[in-house]
Amino acid sequence: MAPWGYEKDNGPAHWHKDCPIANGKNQSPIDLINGEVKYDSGLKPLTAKYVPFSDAKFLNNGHSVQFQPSAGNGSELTGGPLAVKYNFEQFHFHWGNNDTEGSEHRVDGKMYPAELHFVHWNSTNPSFKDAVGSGGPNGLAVLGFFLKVGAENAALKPITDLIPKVKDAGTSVTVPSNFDMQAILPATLTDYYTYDGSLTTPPLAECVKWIVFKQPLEVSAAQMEAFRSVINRDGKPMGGNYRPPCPLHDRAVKTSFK
Ligand SMILES: CCN[C@H]1CN(CCOCC)S(=O)(=O)c2sc(S(N)(=O)=O)cc21
Ligand SMILES: [Zn+2]
Repeated sequence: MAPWGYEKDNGPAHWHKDCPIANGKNQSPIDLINGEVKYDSGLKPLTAKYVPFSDAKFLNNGHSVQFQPSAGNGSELTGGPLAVKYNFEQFHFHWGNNDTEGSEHRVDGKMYPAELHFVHWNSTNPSFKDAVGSGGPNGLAVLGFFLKVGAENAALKPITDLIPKVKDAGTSVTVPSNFDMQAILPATLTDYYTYDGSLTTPPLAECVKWIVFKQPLEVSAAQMEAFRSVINRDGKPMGGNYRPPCPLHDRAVKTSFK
């Protein structure tokens, strides 16, 4: 099979050939249907403590654009549905070629123009790779934020301003050390959906505690256009790098809000 992607000849409908778990019962993303979720008063806010990175890269890996520190620096996530501390690994984006599509999760069938994923791994594992392979839904915790078009996002501007430098697949730049990742997050991480799922790209491992925030973040039209200028390994616009929703099967989606 050609390396996986999002085109007709290598997109999500083909992924099961290399990753049979694609047809598993705990796959992501899903459509978050408000009439079918269940409020859980035990779901408290999350706490993300992100400390500045001295040596982080922003890169185009052919499937997304991704902020990736070279090594852990003590940035961590706790609280909410999480029983232990998770270490920050990377963040990346999924987006569409127009404002009517682009997010991976949907809310009552609605797609947002983009979705931002903050990936964290369970610190009881010796490494990130072990966490991915640890089996069960507690290996990774991924925070999902919908992006909608509105005011310019000042916290994301240092990142979206770097996009022209990573237009081509396989390119990367160093992120200025004064980049404040914490500023991207809302002040309180309260209203979210959470469910047990998977990576939304190969290897599609069912190792993810998904935490998707109800309140979208805003980015400007210019910031959305920056994403749409990114090119994939085939030299085509990367927009459309989202997997369609997967069956829920017998999973429950819980909410921290009524
Ligand atoms: C393009 C490959 N994307 C993967 C890469 N990683 C997994 C593979 O790791 C190998 C040890 S990952 O855990 O960083 C990760 S998280 C998500 S998502 N969209 O579900 O938040 C996809 C991916
Ligand atoms: Zn993702």
